[in-house]
Order: sequence, then C-alpha cells, then structure tokens
Amino acid sequence: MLVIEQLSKVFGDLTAVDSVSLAIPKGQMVGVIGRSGAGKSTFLRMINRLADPSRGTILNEGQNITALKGRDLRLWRASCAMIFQQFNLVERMDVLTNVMVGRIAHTGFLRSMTRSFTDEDRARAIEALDRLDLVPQALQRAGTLSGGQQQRVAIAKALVQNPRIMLADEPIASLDPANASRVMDALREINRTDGLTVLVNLHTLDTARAYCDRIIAMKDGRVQFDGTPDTLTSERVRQIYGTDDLSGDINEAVTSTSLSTTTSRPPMKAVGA
Ligand SMILES: Nc1ncnc2c1ncn2[C@@H]1O[C@H](COP(=O)(O)OP(=O)(O)OP(=O)(O)O)[C@@H](O)[C@H]1O
Repeated sequence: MLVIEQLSKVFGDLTAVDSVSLAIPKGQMVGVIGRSGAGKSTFLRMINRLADPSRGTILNEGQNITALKGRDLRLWRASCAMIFQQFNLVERMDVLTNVMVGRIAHTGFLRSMTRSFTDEDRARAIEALDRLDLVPQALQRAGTLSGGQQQRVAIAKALVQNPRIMLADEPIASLDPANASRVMDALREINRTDGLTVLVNLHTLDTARAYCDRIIAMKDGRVQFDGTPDTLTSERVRQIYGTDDLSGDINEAVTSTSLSTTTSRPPMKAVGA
C-alpha cells in the first residue's frame, strides 16, 4: 500500500500540489487526469522523490519515503520506475543497450557507463524486450524507432529495474492513437500480470476510463475526484472542469482527446526545488 498524507509542493507563491491524501493498494492501476498545470507531474515526481515535497508524507508498505537519503533514496528510485513523455532513451545507442542501462541499480553506475553488462543483464533485457514485442529491433539504434516503439523500449528499460511501482508521466502525449493504444496495452498487461502498481498521468479522459481501475482528477493542485471510472459521470466532469463538452474548444483545454495543453514553464528542479 502506498499511502500519501497531506502532500504539498510549493514553488514560491504557487502551491502546485495542495494537501493530497490518498491510499493506493498494491497492484492498482491509477489514472491521474487534469488540465495543464493541475499538478499531475509534480505529484508523480514527488513519489519517486525527483521533487522533494514541501509538506506531507509518503509511506510505501510502512517505509517513510519522504525521509529517505543517500543509498536508501537511490534504492527507492530504482524500485519506483518512471516513464516520461519524451522516452528518455539515448537515441544513438542500440535498443538492447538502452534497456540494459535500466539495470544500473543492479550493475552499478561505472559498469553501466562502460557498458560492461553481465549475461544476466542481457538475458533480462531480452526477456523484457520480448514481452514488448521488440526483439527484432534489439540491435537497432533507438533513434530510428517510431515514437510508440521508443516508449515501449522505455517500458522495457523500466521493467529490468524490477520496480515495485511504475510511474508514467503522460506516456502517450506525443503518440498517435495506434501507438498510444499499444503503450497503454503494455502498461495494463504489466499491471495485471506482475501485479505492479501503476500510476499514469493522462490528458485523455477516455484513455483513463478505458485502462484504469481508479481515476484521480486534479485541479489547482487538489484532488477533485477519486473513484472508479464508472462513477466519473459527465455531470461530475462538468462540476470539476466547468464543462462536459469533452469535444469542445481546444482552448478550453478540456476535450475528449485532451484534458491538458502544452505549456512552457520553468524546468523542474531535480531535488529540493
Ligand atoms: N520547477 C518549477 N518551478 C516553478 N513552478 C513550477 C515548477 N514545476 C511546475 N511548476 C508549476 O506548478 C504547477 C503544476 O505543474 P505540473 O507540471 O505539475 O502540472 P501538470 O498537471 O503536470 O501539467 P501538464 O499537463 O502541463 O504537464 C504549474 O503551474 C507549473 O507551472
């Protein structure tokens, strides 16, 4: 069980995440939705401590994540894999090596940098690639793959970490519908087969409804809805976002295909922001 208590993140005058409290049972697939700037990324980044909370506590199976430092923090980050919208692969490196870099917590930084991987690293990487139907691309440079394939490589890379939790920050935001489905199918399969807790930020309400056991809707840093997809009715969506015209004006930032629009903003500081 991942227990989040009164979690907040403040940037100057702005409260990006405001007193969020949640309990997420192991193995649940949770979709976090909300308009651009609602606090979804900041919330996810606090869970793996890429951003330090300003207030509140994160507990995972009784372990106080907010208090972790040094080696314990590195171990937590390794067990809490993160997938990003922009894939985070080394494009000029082949797919297999990219995935093996995910073993860094097991192989050590130096071995990973010198690319001296063990047979076990290689075997695990191939196994993960096989799960994602990417063995034929194993020796191809990552940059030559389609966006959807690259995101599936990123998932394979996350899998070889042996994570306890998978965090995905808008993993399908830059993909076409067919590739987006394959990526979401892969996340759901991993969630179901491995019993891995998955938290996924989405800007598509329909996708959250289709794939997630539970939907959390955020607005202005606060949780406005927390429940099963069938209880997120149009009426509820209208109450939260001021409209239920989900195919409406893109400028309204709430559409059936997009709950958030791209905005420019200062880069997130790694720790202690
Ligand atoms: N490093 C930072 N410094 C200052 N403000 C920040 C920083 N990171 C995020 N913010 C602000 O915090 C608020 C929440 O941002 P966050 O990225 O968490 O929202 P989001 O829901 O993920 O949005 P999007 O869908 O656009 O990614 C925004 O107003 C954003 O500008």
